[in-house]
Amino acid sequence: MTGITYEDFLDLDYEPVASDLVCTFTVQPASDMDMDAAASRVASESSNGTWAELQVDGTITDLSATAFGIDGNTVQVAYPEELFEAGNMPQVLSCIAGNIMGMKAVDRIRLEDCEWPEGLVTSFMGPQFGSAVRNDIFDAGERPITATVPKPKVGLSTDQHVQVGYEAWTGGLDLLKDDENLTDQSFNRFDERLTESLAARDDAQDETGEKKSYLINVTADANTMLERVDRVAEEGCEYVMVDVVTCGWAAVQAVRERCEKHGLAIHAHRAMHAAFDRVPTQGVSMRVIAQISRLCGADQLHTGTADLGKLANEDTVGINEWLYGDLYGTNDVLPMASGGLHPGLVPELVKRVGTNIGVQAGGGVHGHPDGTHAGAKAFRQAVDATVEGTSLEEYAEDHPELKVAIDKWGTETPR
Ligand SMILES: O=C(O)[C@H](O)COP(=O)(O)O
Ligand SMILES: [Mg+2]
Repeated sequence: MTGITYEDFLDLDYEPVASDLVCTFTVQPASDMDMDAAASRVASESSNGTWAELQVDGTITDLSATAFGIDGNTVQVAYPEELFEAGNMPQVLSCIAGNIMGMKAVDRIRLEDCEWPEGLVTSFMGPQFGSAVRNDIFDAGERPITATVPKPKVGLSTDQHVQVGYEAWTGGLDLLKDDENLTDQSFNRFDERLTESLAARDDAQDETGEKKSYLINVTADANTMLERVDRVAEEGCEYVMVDVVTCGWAAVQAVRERCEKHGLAIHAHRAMHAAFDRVPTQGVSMRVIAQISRLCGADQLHTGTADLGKLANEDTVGINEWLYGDLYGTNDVLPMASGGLHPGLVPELVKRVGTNIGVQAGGGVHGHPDGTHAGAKAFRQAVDATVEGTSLEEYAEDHPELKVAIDKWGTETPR
């Protein structure tokens, strides 16, 4: 018999090997515990230990994690790759963000960052297109792609919703996007919205000579989502939209697999992420949620507005850089800036995060004093002016829709 205690999960001299998944946590130990004791319990509970000393008969595969780097409240833990099932994100998260999030040995714990090993990364499908959608689908050149979200977010009838889309597309925007809580409700059925929106999309394409598309929200139980993905493909759309946090990573993986068959891109809305990442000392950071999204195959992901918009944001710039970065040949992800944007914020947004993004506005389009069509024109004008390096004030001199928008909102950050 060999006894295994939590102390066996701490080795401050350990040097991770290339196949380890290395996680960085911020840990506040319980008041009666020192950091070494708390860190070793984190490594134990998240791999193959528990609170009691285990009596193990015979040899077992060593799947133990090792807490190896402790610096103030920062703790690094290395996990052997054999601990993980290839291509199974729920299983990975049940280790590295599972029981440890609620264990009494820590007052607070937050998973801040992961260094993903090649074997685990390539066991996931990853994005099918990534930021290439900007030119593969839209021919957008150097400019960000643009999207709008009809408001009110729910309650518009199908006809009203489609009309808003048509006005936005013909006003110059690339994408109509459903809001996160619009799926298939009695006032606006999924099937009708899909077919009628795509008919309006075709009209808008003919009128403008520009490619247009639609981010229709397929979020539901996994089986229903797959049926909806099939319907979207049959109707000739390029994308589906998924609320990736609320529907769960297993469902996202199933959608990603089905989208491979159809050549559909995935737009990931992150509604509910803040339940995990808003409290800075607890949970799972948005950076890690973005990493998970990339592994599971999101092509576009909301990553915030670098603090310019209405929602609290965690390090949009750093997260976007990670999404573009090299990851064993995996496609990158197009960051989508959304949440309280309006034309006056576009130049500063692009200054902070660059042009390889999507920009979305709901209120900042439909709240334009002259309505959605004018609001869409103003938003596109702001993007075009910014990319050509002209100030909004100068561009507004011969673009009246933009002038009205900046007279109304200036550069204010909405609340
Ligand atoms: O889903 C979104 O991204 C938001 O609904 C955007 O809406 P807003 O621009 O009105 O904040
Ligand atoms: Mg929304």
